[in-house]
Amino acid sequence: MEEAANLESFLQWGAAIGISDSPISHTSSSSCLGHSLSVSYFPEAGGRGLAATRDLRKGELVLRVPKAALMTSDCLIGKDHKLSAALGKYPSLSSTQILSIALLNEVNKGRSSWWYTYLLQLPRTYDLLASFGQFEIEALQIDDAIWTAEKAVLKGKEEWEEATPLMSELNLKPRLTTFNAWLWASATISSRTMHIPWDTAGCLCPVGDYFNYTPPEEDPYNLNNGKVCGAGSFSHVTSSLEGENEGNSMEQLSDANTDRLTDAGYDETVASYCFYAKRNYGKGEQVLLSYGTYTNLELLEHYGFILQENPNDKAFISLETEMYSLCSWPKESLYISQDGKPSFALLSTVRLWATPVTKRRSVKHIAYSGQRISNENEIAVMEWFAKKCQVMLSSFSASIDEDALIMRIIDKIQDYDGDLDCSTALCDEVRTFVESTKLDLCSKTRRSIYRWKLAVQWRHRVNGKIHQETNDAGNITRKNTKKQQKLVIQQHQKISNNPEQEASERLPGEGENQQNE
Ligand SMILES: C[S@@+](CC[C@H](N)C(=O)[O-])C[C@H]1O[C@@H](n2cnc3c(N)ncnc32)[C@H](O)[C@@H]1O
Repeated sequence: MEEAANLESFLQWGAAIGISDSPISHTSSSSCLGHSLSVSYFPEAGGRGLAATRDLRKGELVLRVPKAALMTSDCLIGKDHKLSAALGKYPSLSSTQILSIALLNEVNKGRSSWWYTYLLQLPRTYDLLASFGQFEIEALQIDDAIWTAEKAVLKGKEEWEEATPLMSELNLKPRLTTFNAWLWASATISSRTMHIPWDTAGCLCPVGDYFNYTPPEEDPYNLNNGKVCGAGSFSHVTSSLEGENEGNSMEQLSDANTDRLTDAGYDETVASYCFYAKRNYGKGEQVLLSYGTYTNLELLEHYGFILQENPNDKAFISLETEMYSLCSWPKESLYISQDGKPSFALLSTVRLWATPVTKRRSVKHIAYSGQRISNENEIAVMEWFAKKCQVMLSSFSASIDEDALIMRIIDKIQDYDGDLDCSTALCDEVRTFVESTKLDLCSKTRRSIYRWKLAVQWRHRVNGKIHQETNDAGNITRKNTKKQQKLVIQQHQKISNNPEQEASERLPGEGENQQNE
């Protein structure tokens, strides 16, 4: 009830300050939404989000938020003399630290803050990696991910310690100066700010920050047609719309513009943040925004969620030292992708490595053009993949089936009503968790269970990709005759080696496809 009343006041507040989902001036003063969008709940796709209230056409302007409604460091500092004076003594704080402090300072004002109605709409908790406890971090199981999470926690701590003297000087309420409060503020900024050209910390954009995420449809680095596609506007992406739409009136902007490069951005000409429909939407459908291209680990780090189907997800593969010397690509380009196929860079590096040393120079151009070098070479490559993936799979403490079981048990714990029947299948991990929390499902424990589930879901998906490549590669190496192997290689190549798709990973100037049978 209270939540609904808060939302109603918020949408009214939005209308009063000029936020509108209508291209022509809004007549209703009771809500800034209703013409194109409404707030709705999507349990399987981000929770609270924005639904289309009518059929929307691709390119249509669906929301604009005037500059005065954007919460930026500038505007918060400009209206607060004490904050502005105190900040001058701490020149080494970063732009995101400053916005975090300014946000906590605003929360400290309570009802007297101009932003009070908006602040009430912000989530109470987040699940970004920086807020993961030790148990949840270890549940990620893969070294790189554990390292990323530990680094995020450490960074949070360091930034909080640096900010603490200023927060004390501002006399913030003690509960707003804790590490937890800091994590809340920095998670708000990481997961909700939008890119603006004048502050690298970005801005908080009321109502605009209700759009949930969908991955960009096209590879943002595929510059074939001269466009950068799918670059989102949330702060982790640094695309700028400066200068775009110059000279356009709001009416012109509202015309369906199917050639738009991004689905949101700050438009100087109308001094507003503008959001456009990235595709056609039917009435009732959730309208989504592409914040950028992210792997699941990056989504977890910066936004606190993962996608079950993420076309940009990757399982990174580490190589033996000798192989790195043959590889001209950065480590980030060596991975198994969402569909279980090796990346262009990984496959061509392994092909080159599997070539006798004396012949490498002469076949380098073939490997770098994305073609197989020979059937024998391809079999050696697949053997390497099968072995490598087996080693990786055996290094995980839980198998794919065990992960699936753990996720089912976690679901049961989440629905726990005092009668949990899982004695037969409790593996060590579940037992450790149940014993350490005594199944006292207070909100803190529920949060921890939720984060644990995120970690298991994450590693389960990585596990799945490696498993698939093990099967694909194993399939080839298990075939007995050369003829059978050749057939399976050809099938494998049809799907795994699409040079056009991965053209961006090629070395500049490398030759066109050639084959050496
Ligand atoms: C900019 S906010 C979007 C609105 C948010 N759902 C809310 O209630 O305020 C970004 C956050 O929404 C959630 N989110 C966005 N897209 C999601 C998706 N596709 N799946 C799951 N959670 C998502 C994540 O918690 C993320 O940090």
